[in-house]
Amino acid sequence: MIELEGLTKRYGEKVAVNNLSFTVRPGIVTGFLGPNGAGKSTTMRMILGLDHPTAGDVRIDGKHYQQLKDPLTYIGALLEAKAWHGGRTAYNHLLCLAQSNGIPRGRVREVLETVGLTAVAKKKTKGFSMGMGQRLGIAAALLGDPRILMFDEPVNGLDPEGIHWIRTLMKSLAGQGRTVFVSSHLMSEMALTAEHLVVIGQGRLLADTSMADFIARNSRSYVRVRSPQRERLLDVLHEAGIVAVESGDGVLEVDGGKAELVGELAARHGLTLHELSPQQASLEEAFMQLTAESVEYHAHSETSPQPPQQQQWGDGWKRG
Ligand SMILES: Nc1ncnc2c1ncn2[C@@H]1O[C@H](COP(=O)(O)OP(=O)(O)OP(=O)(O)O)[C@@H](O)[C@H]1O
Repeated sequence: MIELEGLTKRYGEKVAVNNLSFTVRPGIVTGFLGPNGAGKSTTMRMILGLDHPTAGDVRIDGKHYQQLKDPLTYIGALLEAKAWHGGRTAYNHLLCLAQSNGIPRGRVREVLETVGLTAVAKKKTKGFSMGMGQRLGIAAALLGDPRILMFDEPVNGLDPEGIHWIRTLMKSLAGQGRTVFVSSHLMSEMALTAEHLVVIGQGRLLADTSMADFIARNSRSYVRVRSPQRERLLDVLHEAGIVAVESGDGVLEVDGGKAELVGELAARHGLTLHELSPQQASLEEAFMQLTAESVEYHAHSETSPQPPQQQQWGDGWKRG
């Protein structure tokens, strides 16, 4: 378990992380989302004791990182690709880590096997591709068989097979009861991997909720309806107190999950339907919706008119 309490980091005037409090729980994959510059990496660095908080506290299974004996056996992390000595072989790189952390040397071969690098174990890492580098970083994170794993952008540089592999790996680590905390810019990937989400923006907590709840709360769900008797259907829906809006090409949109109701009303009035499809918003749409809401909040909370901040957010997100 990772617990953050009022965690804050300032760099001069810049507040990179602003009073963050949340708990990352075991047994599930928790996604960590936010646009570029939101403070994700800074937060992860503070969890690992690499940056000192300006205020607040972060604990790993109840202890500060510095209090952990052989920390790699408590928490394994992938922060940056290629953060190792390129002149060493993959095997020696992991062996050095194992020896300095009280980890049996037999684990080195095990993790090389797990990440699929056995064939290149004796090759110097400076010749590794980005994907191989990511796999080696993941091997290092797994080396101490820790209960907590933290990955910053783990699918960077991986090909589709590699992305599928890491998704399966993260889910199985969580399935073993471990705490898995992972940041990613790939929303579609996060939607397939994470059960729980922590979303931050400009250093502040925007959401700490289940994936399903996040999408439901931050997006519009509606039913798409097409009928050759559109005008008659509109009247029937209106009489039943159901609001439908026309969205072009003869499509009607009915807010909420009312597909059954619309279908039953149409049948009762002998109306033909060519389409009746509930629309489920994607994580990306939900994220954009949350962004828009936080922009509105800023606009109302300021005394003077503000320039549109949505652009800043959107741009930051796309740059990822
Ligand atoms: N050492 C530093 N000195 C000054 N400012 C910093 C430093 N490290 C980070 N920042 C600033 O703190 C903010 C948060 O940065 P951080 O890298 O944590 O964001 P992020 O969410 O990880 O972004 P990305 O998705 O681009 O990796 C940014 O505005 C960044 O410029």
